[in-house]
Formats: sequence, C-alpha cells, structure tokens
Amino acid sequence: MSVLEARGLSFEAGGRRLVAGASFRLAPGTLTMLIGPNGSGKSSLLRLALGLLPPSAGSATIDGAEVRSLSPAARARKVAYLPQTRPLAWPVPVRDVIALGRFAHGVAPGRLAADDARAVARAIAACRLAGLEDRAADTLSGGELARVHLARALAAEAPLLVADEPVAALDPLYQHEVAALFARAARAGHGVLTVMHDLALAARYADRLLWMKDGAIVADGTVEDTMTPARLADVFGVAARIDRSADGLALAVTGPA
Ligand SMILES: Nc1ncnc2c1ncn2[C@@H]1O[C@H](COP(=O)(O)OP(=O)(O)OP(=O)(O)O)[C@@H](O)[C@H]1O
Repeated sequence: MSVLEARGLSFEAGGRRLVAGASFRLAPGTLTMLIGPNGSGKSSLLRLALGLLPPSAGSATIDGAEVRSLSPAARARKVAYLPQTRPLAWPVPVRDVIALGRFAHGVAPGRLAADDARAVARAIAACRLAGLEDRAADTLSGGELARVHLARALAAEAPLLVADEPVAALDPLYQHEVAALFARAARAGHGVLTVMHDLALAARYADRLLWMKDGAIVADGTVEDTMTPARLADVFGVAARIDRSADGLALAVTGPA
C-alpha cells in the first residue's frame, strides 16, 4: 500500500499565491475529500501533489520518493489521476478509452493481456458501463463520458486514486454510486482523494475532509470534527443546518450566510 505526502506545497502564478503551504497525507484505507470554494486552489493542489506542477516551495512524495523524480509510468503505477477537464474529441471505442488506464502496465489498447482485460472489465462493471463498451466515446452523454473517464482511472488499479470533481456531470443516483464506489475502494485498502463540491455527499461518505480557502488548508479532520455551521460560513459563505442521522451527518445548505 502506498502513501502520498504533501509538505508545505506552495504555488504562484500571475503574481498571485494560488496554493500556500499546503500539507496533507493520503494514507491507505481512507476516503479523503478536498472541499473549498471555486478558485480556492484545489485543482492546483492536486496537480502539485502529483508532480504535474512545479511547486515554488514544499515537496510531495509517494512512498518516500519525490513525485517529480518518478517517470510518468512509475507514477501511474502508484496513483491513478482523474483530472477535472477531460477532453475527448475522437470516435474511440469506450473499451479502448478505459484500456488507456492500463498504460502504466505497458499496455496498448487492442493488445490486452488477460490481467489487463480483467481489470478493464472490473472497471466497466464498477461504473455500470456494460453495453456501452463498443460505442464511440464521442457519442456518449456528458454523464456517460464522465463514468468512462472514471473507469479509465479505476482500471489502473493503482493503490492511490486522485480525482478532481468526478461526480460533477452525474445525476443524483450516479453521484451516490460513485461516492459509494470510492468508499468501497478505501475500505479495500486504497487511498482515495477526491475534490467534491457536493457538501451533502462529502458529509455522507468522506472519512476525512480537507477544507481549502484562499490557497490554504484551513482544516483537516473527520466530518464529525470539522463540519460545523461556523466553518461552512467561514469557508463557503453559506448558512447550513447539520443534523445527525443514523447514516451520519445530514447537511442542508439554506442560503448565503
Ligand atoms: N497558470 C495560472 N495562472 C494564473 N492563475 C491561475 C493559473 N492556474 C490557476 N490559476 C488561478 O488560481 C486559482 C485556483 O485555481 P484552481 O483551479 O486550483 O481552483 P479550484 O479550487 O480547483 O477551483 P474550481 O472549484 O473552480 O475548480 C483560480 O483563481 C485560477 O484562476
């Protein structure tokens, strides 16, 4: 099992500090959700932590190795990444898009070894894409395509999974299914970190929340410990009601704070 550690990551661009001294540890067996307002630096922090942006200060390591020292294939064997923008303009069959997730295992689409084919089949089943495997990906709906990209990330079967707003295009049922899928992956021993805008889903499924505001992580802890009306007002500027139910915390955002 692998551990991703970010220590004091900072990033500046356009004369602004977009990420300011952010530290966190992504450990196996935990579903961590990164939450914060638009533009607070969440995507930038993920990209720094994965070595896709050069930090102006701080470092990120996976199992003790600097992420930026890892080759793309070596990094992809440790961590699967689902970016926020997922352009796909070509009429590639869905199965081949998902098989790209196996690239770190030396696979070219169309030449899958039995192990790779099984991993692709598991990802297709997990994302409920059966029946769409032969469709050209550019004919899918936005939500279907979002699930294909998620399946591509899952097919890697990497110990760590980092996803940037994976449920943004999904209807409520699929949102819950994907959040539950991430929770199951965490229970199975993966370390999962995902940006989440839906605070009710975060309250329901996250083991741990990283709260980001103005480029900084301002709170890091369990839902129980960190999700309070005062923090929601401070970080998001919203008024919220939080009820304890048998399923955990239930959250209703009632308006601006
Ligand atoms: N290369 C860049 N040059 C200048 N500004 C940038 C650059 N990259 C990002 N930014 C700005 O940095 C801020 C943080 O962006 P980022 O995408 O990390 O935020 P986010 O929290 O993921 O936002 P969202 O929830 O809207 O996706 C934004 O104001 C964005 O416009």
